[in-house]
Amino acid sequence: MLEISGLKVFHGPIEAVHGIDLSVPEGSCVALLGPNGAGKTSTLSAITGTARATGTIRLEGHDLAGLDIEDRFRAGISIAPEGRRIFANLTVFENLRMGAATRTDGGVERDIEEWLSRFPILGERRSQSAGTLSGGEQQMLTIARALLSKPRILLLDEPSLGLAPKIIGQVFALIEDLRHEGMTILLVEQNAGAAIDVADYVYVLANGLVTRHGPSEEFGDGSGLMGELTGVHD
Ligand SMILES: Nc1ncnc2c1ncn2[C@@H]1O[C@H](COP(=O)(O)OP(=O)(O)OP(=O)(O)O)[C@@H](O)[C@H]1O
Repeated sequence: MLEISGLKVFHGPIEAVHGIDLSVPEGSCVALLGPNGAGKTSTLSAITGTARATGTIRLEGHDLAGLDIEDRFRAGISIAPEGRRIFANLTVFENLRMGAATRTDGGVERDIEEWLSRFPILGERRSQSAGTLSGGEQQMLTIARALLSKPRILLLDEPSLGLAPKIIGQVFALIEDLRHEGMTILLVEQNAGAAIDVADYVYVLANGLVTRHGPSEEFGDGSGLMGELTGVHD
């Protein structure tokens, strides 16, 4: 589904990612792990078109070079960004509608209702401003909004960040469900154990380079990665 090769990502004069290869097969969940500052968010920004990058990114075989953020969104790339950037002053329903803004098919209302019944708490609060939701509810809303564009691939940036353990469990249960429903997912996470559990394949990024990659079974519960993920090696 997504094929990345020789990707370098730049923030002004700073090269944050130094030439990585990564692939996300259709219907799989790929986890991108690494310590703070490793270049995970930069990689997602290069895919969505919000950071300057060189190298090749292909979606379903089509090179994304020259496509802006909107073109890429229309092509099927959707992101649930870090920090749950909901529209706090819009209602839950309006937030979901924003996710479907580029759709022209007649199924938008039905899909929104489906999400509202999948998460009854969002259904109950459909007419309330999204800023009144808890962190976990906002995360569910962020993911549902990203999915309402009917993407080919869903990018998730740190979906468990700042959430209570019980809520983190619910977020990962949703990711697991989406994977079983056939969604293609690229998951950036600090919570290595949970990410490895849900992923088919894992990449570890450190200082802008892939230091390790392989099927998730090779990573066990993630405890072997402690040094690589904290940047401290014994
Ligand atoms: N907008 C920016 N301007 C300048 N430098 C940036 C910018 N965004 C990221 N960087 C730098 O690029 C490097 C990679 O950052 P990035 O946010 O991609 O890492 P990350 O792995 O996602 O870490 P985190 O978990 O902290 O978000 C870091 O050195 C960071 O300081």
